[in-house]
Amino acid sequence: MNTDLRQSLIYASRQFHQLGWMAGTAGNLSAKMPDNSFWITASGKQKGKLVTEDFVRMSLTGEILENPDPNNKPSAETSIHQAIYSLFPEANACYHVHSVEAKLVSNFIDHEQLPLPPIEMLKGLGIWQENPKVYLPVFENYLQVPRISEDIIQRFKQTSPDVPALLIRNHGVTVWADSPEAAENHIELVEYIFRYIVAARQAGLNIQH
Ligand SMILES: CSC[C@@H](O)[C@@H](O)C(=O)COP(=O)(O)O
Ligand SMILES: [Zn+2]
Repeated sequence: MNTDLRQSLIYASRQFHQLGWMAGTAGNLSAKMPDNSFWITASGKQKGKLVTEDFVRMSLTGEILENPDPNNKPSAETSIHQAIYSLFPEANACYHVHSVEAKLVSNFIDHEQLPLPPIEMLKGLGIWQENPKVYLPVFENYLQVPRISEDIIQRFKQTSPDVPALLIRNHGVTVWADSPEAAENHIELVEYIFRYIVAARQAGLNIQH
């Protein structure tokens, strides 16, 4: 069971690396198990070449429960995954990638949120409305990652996000879902939407709500 989850993360990471969304060591992926512990990528690993030993198993409160390589440290952004799992108990996977488009669109914001175009792809993120007005929350990027996590907790406790995703400004996107496969799907959908936003701007199309 545990190995299976790590295999899903290795597979997704290789795909994202090939697409340029996890260049070098960028990004981190995690998957939660029924006992509420989660496997997360160890910090600083090349995301195109992960192996089973490149993961650390953590508790939801941040303790290391299992570490196949004593040199491994959990991802520097583990506290963001913890925040997501504690806010959304139905989340079983949390994926974070760094595409060029995610960084670009994180600057096209209005009151700390990115308006998403009302395109069909939103259905894959759970939005089934005609001409929906959907926003993606954008958080400031701090060197101290727990500061970002704290902002996420505070904001989402007050306002639930429209879709299971968030942006960190000039940094990347994070999504969550009830399975690793669904999280992979969410990453592909949000990245498509980001490419669409960038292309629409280049074409001079106004897609603001
Ligand atoms: C290319 S370094 C990017 C890191 O600072 C960070 O943002 C990241 O996504 C990967 O950090 P990691 O500690 O390997 O999980
Ligand atoms: Zn990152």
